[in-house]
Amino acid sequence: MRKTLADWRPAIDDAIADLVPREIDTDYLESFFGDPTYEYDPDGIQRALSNPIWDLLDRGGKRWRAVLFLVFIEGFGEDPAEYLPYACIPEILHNGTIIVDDVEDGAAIRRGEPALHHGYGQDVALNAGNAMYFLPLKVLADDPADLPADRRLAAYEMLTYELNRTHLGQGMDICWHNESEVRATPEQYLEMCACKTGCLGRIVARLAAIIADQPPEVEEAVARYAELTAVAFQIGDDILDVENSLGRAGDFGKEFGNDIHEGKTTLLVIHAMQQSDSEQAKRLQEILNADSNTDAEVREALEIIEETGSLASARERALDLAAQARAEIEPLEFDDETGRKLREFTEFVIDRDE
Ligand SMILES: CC(C)=CCC/C(C)=C/CC/C(C)=C/COP(=O)(O)OP(=O)(O)O
Repeated sequence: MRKTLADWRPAIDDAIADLVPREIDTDYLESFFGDPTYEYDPDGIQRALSNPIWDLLDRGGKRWRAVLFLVFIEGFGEDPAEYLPYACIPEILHNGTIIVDDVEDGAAIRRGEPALHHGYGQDVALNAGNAMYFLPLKVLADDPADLPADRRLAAYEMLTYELNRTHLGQGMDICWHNESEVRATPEQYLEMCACKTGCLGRIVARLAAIIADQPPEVEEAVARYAELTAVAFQIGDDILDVENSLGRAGDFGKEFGNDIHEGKTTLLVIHAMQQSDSEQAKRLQEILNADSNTDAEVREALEIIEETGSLASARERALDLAAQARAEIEPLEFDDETGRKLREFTEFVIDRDE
């Protein structure tokens, strides 16, 4: 019997544990320094690097990027068990981006606990996040599945392109955040998300397609599926942030009114700005621009978002993107079970409560 999505979780966690050192011991240090002439304190480096990384990883996370990779691998006729280390690539990259993102956004809480920079300081958090961009490259360098050289090169080229595009999207998000007025259109928001969130989805799909030696048109179709689904996921994330703050969703692991406190330009905010009267728009902008807000002010902003129908409109947009994602994979020759899992996944990204 083929594994369900949840069945993969322990194997993925084991593969992550194999890749990311929990203990920085003398052997690990010597693998970088050769025969050190200087006495290093492994405990100090442990505190500065492994501890923050494992603090975040041990808090959980859904690991859907690794699971989706395995679904593709299986759908392409390969044995997922053989490619578990490669499933860690998008997952570890994702964990690195959320550490950095939390510093950039000044986030308070991540996965229900203080964001890493609060516990470890910005310097340590940033170094840990950056290390997580490079750790996964070790999988391609070690190449436990012994991939042909052209596929390894294609994987490096793909990662280089998609990670640069991720940072372009993040740059757009940061710029909008620093502006005193919400000026982005819904279409620009979707483009920004296609980069900042969609590219990690594309990495998941393209890596599986490259490993399984799929033709370029299949690689692009699954990449489009994953990008559209990831953008729908991002909109779902923005909706959950509001729903959670309105007390209607489960524990999302973030602070009350997180996106409002951070002054984020989300699809909901863009829609609310366009649909509200000038008084409401002015007030929403003031709250978004403020350095700090009381709970009552955050609630006021949430009410404007709600009254302007922005939650329903964003949900409709996410559903439409999910339908587009399904259309991308329809012509591909996946077996019934893979097709079903991929369709179900586009529903999960919108109808989730964490
Ligand atoms: C370059 C850079 C810093 C880019 C940052 C891009 C970024 C943080 C996008 C947000 C993606 C997102 C919705 C994360 C939550 O994922 P999730 O709900 O799957 O998280 P989980 O692993 O906790 O489940």
